[in-house]
Amino acid sequence: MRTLYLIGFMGSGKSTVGKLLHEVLGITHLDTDQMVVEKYGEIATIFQQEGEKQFRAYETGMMKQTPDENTVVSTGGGVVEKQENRVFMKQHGFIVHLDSSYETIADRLGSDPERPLWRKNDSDKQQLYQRRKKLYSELADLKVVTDHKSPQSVVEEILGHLY
Ligand SMILES: Nc1ncnc2c1ncn2[C@@H]1O[C@H](COP(=O)(O)OP(=O)(O)O)[C@@H](O)[C@H]1O
Ligand SMILES: O=C(O)C1=C[C@@H](OP(=O)(O)O)[C@@H](O)[C@H](O)C1
Ligand SMILES: [Mg+2]
Repeated sequence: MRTLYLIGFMGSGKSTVGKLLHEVLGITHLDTDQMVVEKYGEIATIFQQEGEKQFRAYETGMMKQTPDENTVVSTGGGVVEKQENRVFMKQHGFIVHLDSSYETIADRLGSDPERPLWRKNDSDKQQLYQRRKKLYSELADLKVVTDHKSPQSVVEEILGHLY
């Protein structure tokens, strides 16, 4: 099976759904954020001490280590910012966009201190959301709306499209 890349804004459920797909399908689960943390340390600290640009370089390095078969990859919400990452995912796997409304995301994340870009003011976050939504839509092979759905039902919907 081709690798599944889960893309979408922060809080859309990429990490949660990736883990569940691993449990259901028995395929390897990789989370590029976790890979970065294991190799380079906490994301908030990287943003603070080395800057977002360096985080993006680490993220791309991890992305390029993902195999193109039998794996589900939970990406970080900003992975679509670099064309290099978009091209890599398109060439190496099947891309699923977990689409959540801004309101759903705000409900899920609240005032999460772990995500540096979620600490910005509301107007900046809404702008980021609108700009990226276009990138996710253009790139995805499949879009699944996650509002008012449990992670389990999102998984079932993805599987329904694959099999
Ligand atoms: N479908 C869902 N319904 C309700 N809460 C969800 C859903 N998917 C994820 N969550 C919750 O939202 C938060 C962010 O989920 P996460 O998987 O970390 O998102 P991402 O990796 O896309 O940033 C977590 O607290 C998670 O439990
Ligand atoms: O949207 C972003 O730019 C980011 C999203 C985060 O991942 P999640 O989408 O899993 O929250 C993480 O990669 C980092 O905080 C930057
Ligand atoms: Mg995540």
